[in-house]
Amino acid sequence: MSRRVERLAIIGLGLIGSSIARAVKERLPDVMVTGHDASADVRDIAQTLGLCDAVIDDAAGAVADADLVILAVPVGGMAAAASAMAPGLGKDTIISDVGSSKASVAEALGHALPGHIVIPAHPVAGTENSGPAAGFASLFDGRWCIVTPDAAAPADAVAALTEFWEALGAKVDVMDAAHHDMVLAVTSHLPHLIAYTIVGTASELEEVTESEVIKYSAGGFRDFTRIAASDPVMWRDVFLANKDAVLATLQRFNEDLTVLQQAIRRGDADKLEDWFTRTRAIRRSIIAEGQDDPAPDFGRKH
Ligand SMILES: NC(=O)C1=CN([C@@H]2O[C@H](COP(=O)(O)OP(=O)(O)OC[C@H]3O[C@@H](n4cnc5c(N)ncnc54)[C@H](O)[C@@H]3O)[C@@H](O)[C@H]2O)C=CC1
Ligand SMILES: O=C(O)C(=O)Cc1ccc(O)cc1
Repeated sequence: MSRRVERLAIIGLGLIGSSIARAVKERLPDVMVTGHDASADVRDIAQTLGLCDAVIDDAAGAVADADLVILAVPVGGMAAAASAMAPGLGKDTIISDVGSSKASVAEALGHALPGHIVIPAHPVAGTENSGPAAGFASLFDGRWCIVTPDAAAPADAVAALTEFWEALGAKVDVMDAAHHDMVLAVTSHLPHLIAYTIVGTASELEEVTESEVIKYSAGGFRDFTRIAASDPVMWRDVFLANKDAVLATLQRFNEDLTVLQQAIRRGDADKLEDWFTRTRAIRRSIIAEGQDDPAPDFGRKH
């Protein structure tokens, strides 16, 4: 008999947890949702917003009777969150997460929850905002959710998790955790690191005052400031958790930056033009495939 998710528990009711709760309410209204957050303030806000059918003070109580539990806490907090809820878990419950890095989270959950069904996942959708008020039901619409089951994961549980994310509007891809971490280091983690760097650098440059940074940031720099406003705790954890892949990607990035630096110093116009022509083609092929919103406006209209 195939599995169906009838009772969902969400641990961590910030941007992603609250977006899942909102999307379930809209698209899977028959699913009973319980929620828990370590912060009493967040639990109060979740209660006031009516995000879940029940907001429970203790993690173990929140997961009792759940078919699916989703951990939506910073990746460095996954092990603690898993241990806290462990006494309430049934043996048949599917435990998943939404963490931005996967291999270290899978290992931490495996240790904290021996003998349980753990299927890590990552909805590649979000904004620079955090907290329960920042979430919205359409966040996962048309976005990828990457599921990273290990060999022991029961096929019917992977199918149930896939169906769940598809019901929330996501497209699901399955890959192994190490591959996920390499891909996301390039497409998400390094871009965030670059944004954090450039915004810090710009504000420290003596010739450019902070007011000028704000005044003249209508162009590309403005996009960097949006990314650099992302949650400090969440991103601290991502870089520590995906250390190896991020460092490997950063090495390549530094080498390429040196190539461009050299081309500028030597006045190598062809090198610069060739490079920029290639990157423009990449952007245009992404748009042509319909994989991106040409003018992302996350967080401003919600
Ligand atoms: N922000 C984004 O755009 C995206 C984030 N993610 C991942 O989703 C996860 C959650 O991120 P956000 O929702 O953005 O963060 P958030 O900061 O909005 O929410 C996290 C919540 O977890 C709670 N929490 C922390 N430790 C806990 C524990 N041990 N037990 C229970 N609750 C705990 C916090 O009180 C907070 O309310 C992270 O692992 C992040 O890497 C994934 C995709 C996108
Ligand atoms: O706001 C943005 O541009 C993002 O890139 C959001 C985001 C942040 C972390 C993820 O793991 C996935 C998506």
